[in-house]
Amino acid sequence: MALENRLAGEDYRFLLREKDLDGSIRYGNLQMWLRVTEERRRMVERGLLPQPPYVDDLCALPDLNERTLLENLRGRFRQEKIYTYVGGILIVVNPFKFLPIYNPKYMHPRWSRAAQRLGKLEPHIYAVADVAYHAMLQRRRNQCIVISGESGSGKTQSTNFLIHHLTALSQKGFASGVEQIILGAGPVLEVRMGFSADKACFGASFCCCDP
Ligand SMILES: Nc1ncnc2c1ncn2[C@@H]1O[C@H](COP(=O)(O)OP(=O)(O)OP(=O)(O)O)[C@@H](O)[C@H]1O
Repeated sequence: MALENRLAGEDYRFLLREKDLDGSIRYGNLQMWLRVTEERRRMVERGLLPQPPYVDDLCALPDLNERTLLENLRGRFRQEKIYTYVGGILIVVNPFKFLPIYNPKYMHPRWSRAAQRLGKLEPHIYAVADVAYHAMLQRRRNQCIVISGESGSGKTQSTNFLIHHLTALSQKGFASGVEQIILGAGPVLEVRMGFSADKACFGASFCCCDP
C-alpha cells in the first residue's frame, strides 16, 4: 500500500505502523503525511524552520528515507562525528584523518547503552567492543562482530580499535603484548580463511572468545 501511494519522483520512505488488534494495518492519509513532511523539509531549506538536530541513532529520525539518512550522516560528519547507530548497528564514515577520539578518556569502564540512549555518550566503536565483551561475560557465550564495507572504508582500522579496547577491558594492555600478537595474527588469518583479496566483499569478522 505504501508503494502504491508513493508520490511520483519520491524516494522510498520507511514507515513504522502498529497493527490493530485484528491484525490489520491502518496507514491513515499517507499522501497528506508525505505532503506535510515535504513542506516541512522545504521550509527548513528556506530557513523558515530550524534545522532539526542530527540524531545519533538513525532509528530516531522522524522521517527515515535515503535523503534524510544521508543528510544526517553528512551533518554529523561535518561535526567530526564519524559514528552513528542504526539500532544495534554502528555506521562508521571514514574520516581519512586522525581524530582525537581514541585516547584513554574515551575508554569508559562501561559504555552502557542506557547512558548512550540518554545522550550522555556519543556512539563509538569502543561501545561495540564493550557490549560484545560484557555479553560474553554475562551469557558465557562467544561473541562475533561483523565489519563490512568497501575497500578502504576502514575495516582494518576499526578492527584495530576493537582489539585495542578489548585488550584494555580484559586488563591485558599493551605491556602484555597480547594486542600486538592479535593484530599480527590478522593478516595470517585473512590468508588462511582465503578472503584476503575479497575481504571487502565478505567483510571482516572478529570473534571475542571466553578463554
Ligand atoms: N577511524 C579512522 N580514523 C582515521 N583514519 C581512518 C579511520 N578508518 C580508516 N582510516 C584511514 O583509511 C585508510 C584505509 O582504512 P583500512 O585499511 O582500515 O580500510 P579497509 O576497509 O581495511 O581496506 P581493505 O578492504 O582494502 O583492506 C587507513 O589507512 C586510514 O588512513
